[in-house]
Amino acid sequence: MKKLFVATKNKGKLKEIAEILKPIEVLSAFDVINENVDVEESGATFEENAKLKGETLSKFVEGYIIADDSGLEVDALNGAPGVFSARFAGENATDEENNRLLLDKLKGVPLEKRGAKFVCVIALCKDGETVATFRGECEGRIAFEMRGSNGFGYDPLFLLSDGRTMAELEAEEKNEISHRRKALEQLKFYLNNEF
Ligand SMILES: O=c1[nH]c(=O)c2ncn([C@@H]3O[C@H](COP(=O)(O)OP(=O)(O)OP(=O)(O)O)[C@@H](O)[C@H]3O)c2[nH]1
Ligand SMILES: [Mg+2]
Repeated sequence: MKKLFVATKNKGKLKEIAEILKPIEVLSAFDVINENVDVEESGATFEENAKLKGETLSKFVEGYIIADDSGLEVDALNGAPGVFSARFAGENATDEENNRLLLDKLKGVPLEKRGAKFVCVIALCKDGETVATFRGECEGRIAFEMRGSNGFGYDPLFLLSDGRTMAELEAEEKNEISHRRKALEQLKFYLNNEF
C-alpha cells in the first residue's frame, strides 16, 4: 500500500487526514524521526507556513510528505485569527482558551455579522522542495456559545447552515464537507497521476 508522511503534531488533524486519504497509509513524520525538530511558523499566509513545515520535515524522511496549515478567518475581525489560529490566546493556548477569546472579541456582534471560514492549505513536498499546494475552504458563522464535543480547535463555535456546530457532526460528516476534505480531494486527484 502507498505511504504518505504528514508533518503535523496535531492529533486531530492527523486523524482526519488519515480517514480522508484512505486507502493511502498515513504516518506522522514526527513518529519516525529521532531529532526534535521544531518549525517556526513565521509565514504570513497558510501557503507559506504549509511549505515551511513540509519542506523542513521532508529532509528527514524518504519520499513524499504533506503539511497542513489551517485556521479560522472571521469577517468581523478582518480575517483574524488566520495563521495565528493555534496561538490566538497565546503561544501555548488551549482550544478552550482560544474559543473563549473569540467569543469575547465578538461580544455584541449580531449573527448576520458573524460570518467566518475555515481554510486548509496542504503542501506536498519532497527532498526539501514543495511540489504543489492545495487550498480548501468551508463557510459558516461563529456561534454565541460552544456546542458539541467532536472535532477539535474552533469546531464547537463554527456554525453551519443547518444550525449545528462543526463539533456536533460525526467525524464522517465533518470529513464530507470540511476545508481539509476539499484540499485533500485535490491532492488525491494530483497523486493519482503522480504517485
Ligand atoms: O475547529 C477547527 N477545526 C478544524 O478543522 C481546524 N483546522 C485548523 N483549525 C485551527 O487552526 C489551527 C491550525 O494551526 P496550525 O495549522 O499551525 O496547526 P497546529 O499548530 O495545530 O499543528 P501543526 O500541523 O502545525 O503541527 C488549529 O490549532 C485550530 O485552532 C481548526 N479548528
Ligand atoms: Mg502549527
